Parts: sequence; C-alpha cells; structure tokens
Amino acid sequence: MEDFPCDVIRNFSIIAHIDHGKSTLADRLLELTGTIQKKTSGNNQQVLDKLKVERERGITGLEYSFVGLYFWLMKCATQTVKAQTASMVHTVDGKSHLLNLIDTPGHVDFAWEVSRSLAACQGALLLVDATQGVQAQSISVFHVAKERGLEIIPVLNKIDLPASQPERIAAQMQSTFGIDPSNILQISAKTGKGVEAVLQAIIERIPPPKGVTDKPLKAFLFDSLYDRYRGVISLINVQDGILRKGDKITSCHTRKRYEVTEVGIMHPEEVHTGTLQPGQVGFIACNMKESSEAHIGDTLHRTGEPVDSMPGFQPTKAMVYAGIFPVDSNDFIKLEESIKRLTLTDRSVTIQRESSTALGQGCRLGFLGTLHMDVFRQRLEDEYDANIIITAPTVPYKVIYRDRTVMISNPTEFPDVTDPASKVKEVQEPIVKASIIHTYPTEHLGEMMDLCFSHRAEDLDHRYLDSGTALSSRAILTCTLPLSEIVTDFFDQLKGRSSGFASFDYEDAGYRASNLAKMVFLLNGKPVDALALIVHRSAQQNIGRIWVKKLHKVIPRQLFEVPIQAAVGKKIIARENLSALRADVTAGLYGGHYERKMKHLENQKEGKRRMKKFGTVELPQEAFFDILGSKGR
Ligand SMILES: Nc1nc2c(ncn2[C@@H]2O[C@H](COP(=O)(O)OP(=O)(O)OP(=O)(O)O)[C@@H](O)[C@H]2O)c(=O)[nH]1
Repeated sequence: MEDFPCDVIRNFSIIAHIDHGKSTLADRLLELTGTIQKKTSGNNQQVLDKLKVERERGITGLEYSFVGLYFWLMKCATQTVKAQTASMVHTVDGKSHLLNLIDTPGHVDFAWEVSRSLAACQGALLLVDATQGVQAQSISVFHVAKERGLEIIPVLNKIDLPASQPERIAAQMQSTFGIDPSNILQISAKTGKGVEAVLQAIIERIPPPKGVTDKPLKAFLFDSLYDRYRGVISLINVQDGILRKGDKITSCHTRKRYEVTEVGIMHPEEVHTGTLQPGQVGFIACNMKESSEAHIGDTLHRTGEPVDSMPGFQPTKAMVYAGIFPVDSNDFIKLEESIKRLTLTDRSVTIQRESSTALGQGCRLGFLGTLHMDVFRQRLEDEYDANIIITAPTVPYKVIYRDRTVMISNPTEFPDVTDPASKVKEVQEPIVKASIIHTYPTEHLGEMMDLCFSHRAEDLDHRYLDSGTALSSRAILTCTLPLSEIVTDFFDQLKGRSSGFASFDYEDAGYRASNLAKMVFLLNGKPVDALALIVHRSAQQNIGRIWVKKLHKVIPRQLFEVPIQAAVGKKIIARENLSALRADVTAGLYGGHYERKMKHLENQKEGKRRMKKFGTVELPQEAFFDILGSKGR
C-alpha cells in the first residue's frame, strides 16, 4: 500500500438513477483495470450487484418502472448489509493509480448516508441513460455532491441503443445541472465503448485526496457491512496517518475502544493488506458487535491520540414511525427477537415497545422514510417468516410549549392541546421539498399539480427541462409537502396519475405549523373527544386526520383518516355547515394487514366482539373544531 501515496489515489462514486447502468459501468471499470476477468458469455453475473433479493427477483434489466424503483430502493436499504465499494489499479504511461469506487445509496431516505459517503470522495461520475434522460433522484444526489465541492464527470450511457438521444439528453443535463455539453462523455457500459475515456477522466479531472502520513491517525467511517461471524466490518477512508492491524483505536462519537483485527481493501473481494495509508479506502474488522456501533460519519483515531472529528456529525434520525404487531399475540416474543436481529444489520431503525388495546403487545419502529419501512417489513416477512400487521405510518410532530419543545412520534403521547392548562403554543409537522420529473407534461402536468395541491402543497413551481416539442418534453415540478402527506398513498397515486412516467424524490425541509383541531364525535352512539389534523380543505370537503383522545376502550390508539363533509372556518365552523356529518374510518390500519388481522380475530370469539365495534363514526351537529397552531396559514 506504500506504493500508492495520495497523488496517485482517486476516490470517486457513481451517481445514477435505477437501471441507468451503474453496476454495468462498475464491472467494465473493474475489467479494464484487470481487477476482474472479462466475463465469458455464459457468466453474466454482475460483480458489484450482488444482492440476493435482487437476483432472485431478476430485477436487474427491468425497464424503468416503479416496480424497479421499489426493488432498487430495497437494495439501497440493504446496502447497509452489502456495500458496493471496490479498489482498482490503473496504469497510465507506466504510472500506477489506485482508484477507489465508493458506493452511495441513491435515495434520499438515506440522505445522511449519501452525504457521508460522498464525503470520502473527491469526485463523482454523474451517469445518465441516453434513452431515459435525467431523473429526480439523480438531481438531489447531484446537489449534495456539488455542495461538497466534488468534481463531477458527466457521462451519458447506453449510446449503443437505437433509441438513445445523446444530444437531447446532453441539453437536458445542461439545463438541469448547468453542465457544458462538451464535457460530457458518451459511452456504452454494455459494449465498453468509451469506457477507457472514463478511466482517463477520473485520473485527469478528479483531484487526489490530501492526507499526511506523519500526522496522528484520522480515519473516516463511511459505511459498514455486517458479517454473521466477524461482526461489523467498517469501510473507512484514512485521512491522515497510517492504520495498521493490531492498532488500538477509539471512536470519536461513542468513545468506545477497539483493536483492529483485520485491515484490507475491497479488490473487489476482501484483500488483507495489513495497513492503509493516507487517502486510501478499505475495510477494517475490530470486534464491533452491532451495526449501531458503526456510526456513518464517525471519526476513528488511535487510542490516546485524539483528533478533531469530521464536522457536522449527526446520528440518523427517524422520520416515519409505525407500530408492528404480531397477527397472533402469542408470537410477540418471537417477533421482538426477529426485529432485534434484523436491526443488527440495519442500524438506522429505532425500536420501542408499544402496547395497544386492540392489537396487543408490539413494537413501535422509526424509519428513515416510507420505502425504508417497506423494505424492513418485507425483510421481516421474508427472512424471519414473521406474520405481522403494521399500523398506518405517522411522522414526528414538534409540540411547542410556552417553555419547551417536545418531539412526539406516537399519537398516544400527544398532549391535550385543547386543555388551556397544557400551555401548548403551537404544533409543527415535518415538511419536505419534493421534486417530480415527468414526461408528456401536456397530458399530465395538471394531474401532477392537482395531486400535489390535494396533498397540501405550497410554493409549487415547474419548469421545462428541455426544449422538445410539447408532447415529448420533460418538466420538473417542485413544491413543499408535509411529510405526513407522502407517507401514505402518494407514490401509488403518482404512479397511477402519471402512468408510470414520473420520478419522484424529496428532501428534508424542516418543520412548519400544522392545523390541529379539537372535535367531538360519536362513535357507536357515544361521544368521543378527538384531535383532528385538518390536512386538506376545499369548499366541498375537508379531510381530517383524527386522534382519538379519550379512548373508547375498544379502539386501538391509531390515527384515522376521515373525510369530513363540512366546511371549516379559520376558528370555529359554523353550525349550519355541519350537516351530513358522517365519516368512515378508512385508514386505521395500513394496507391489507388490516383485513388479515380482522380475519384472524374473526376466528377468536373475543376478537369478533372487539372488531365489530370498529364501525362508522358519526359526527354530531354539536361537533366543533377549534383550530390550533394555525399561524401563518
Ligand atoms: N444497451 C445497453 N444496455 C445497458 C448499458 N448499460 C447498462 N445496460 C443495461 O441496463 C440494465 C441496467 O443496468 P445496471 O448496470 O444493472 O444498472 P444499475 O444502475 O446498476 O441499476 P441498479 O443496480 O438497479 O441500480 C441492464 O440490463 C444492463 O445490461 C449500455 O450501455 N447499453
């Protein structure tokens, strides 16, 4: 490893949308540098695309679609299990260079990890499919890369396909990213055409890392894998100093100490080198037992020689919460054990025990986003054979009291904001900045805008990405949306309304005041106090989310979504508008799981009795709304 000082090292990643050819390009780079053998025709397995679930489902090669997107995100989530980082050596004019390809998850559910893995790079290839054009996910990752000062090498892929339109897509890249079309490389990762020029550009355009050998050891942890036998394997980038096998190291974040038992590079399989020099990228094993100990963005130093940690360390924060309950309550212990084992490999999930009157004992889990949640649920079912119900996802709310601020992630912890003694000043909800890129705007633009407005969009804007004819051009629509609006059915609706021709992405945009209302309604004839979050208003209808406050014994403490057939004024609704107040409980439980639980309970006498009471909610004439926290709306 001493043969590779900083000036011959290049650390880079590939930013690409699903199926734009990231794995194929990575394979070509590995082949051209002699890191792996050129494939024989019968062996088409991609080296860096190893994820089992993807192989089993034959996802690679799927046309761009939401199904593909789903599985691709699934891969992103499980990249915490298998990262795709590889080192290769490329010799130009007799001078050997060490090129480290560092993988980045491509979705903003993992925004923090994207930003951290890019922090280990000095450059990135921005890979765009010359038949598909720019997609929403690439834009947000591009901006993160740009903010970090990375050198971007734009690459157009799949130019071998007859449907490719390199000039048009290059113009799109110019208008979206401000890239000069003459800097764009045109390649076919499949046939290998133009890939040699990519290697050359990596060496010529990307600056080398700056590291100093005789400074104290400073290593940056950017990813980790979990190995059943060896525990956590951390992927690191040595910033300064030399890391050796046997070194005693300390984590800046946890202050825990470890002894380095293995050091090496991914080439692309693990190759033990015994040391890693400044600027180099590789793996270490150091008896870390749980993934939660390997904090992405952590700095490691030699024990007794402290260094400044990388700036801005933030632990991952959960943005979407849901309760997971066993269908059969006797299975709780087994379920909890499975969840704990699964979180060993996915450090970003938070767990808390929870119990519900109707659903029994369960766990409340926090996820980075809804897709992360779906991936976790699917893995729990597939890998641990768990038979579960998952409740409607909720987001964390910020309750601002006169003297303090409290984060609430469980509706049951919601304070009684209607009680003046509660001293609640305002309730805020998380919002995101959303981008939707879609084709055929003449047909779909109105639909997309409608969809956004019906989900409480604000600051809506749109512009065209290229100057094609109105029928074939692409447009980007941006707006702010409450996160709670996209945790339920936003993806499905987007897919339906755009006929699959839209890509969607979002990033965290802080919190804003939300509309909470107090109401009283009748449930099976009995008055029930409730809190409603008015999520959508129009002259004809108001959609409210209701938290049942004084719980009727039989109702699980869940969030209900109800259409309320009444107009709501700013402060209190006029009584005469409160006709035909009828609301059906529509989303008490998430997806098809609700029916499964019902079915299961139907087999139990007691359950039958319990579930029967899940009926129609009647809002009486006397129902009233007192909107709180409506500042600025
Ligand atoms: N014709 C053609 N097909 C390509 C090219 N590059 C990739 N493909 C095909 O496009 C599909 C997707 O390529 P991948 O390399 O798996 O794409 P990816 O970006 O890694 O996709 P994910 O792994 O799902 O993120 C595969 O069927 C490839 O064979 C190319 O240059 N030309």
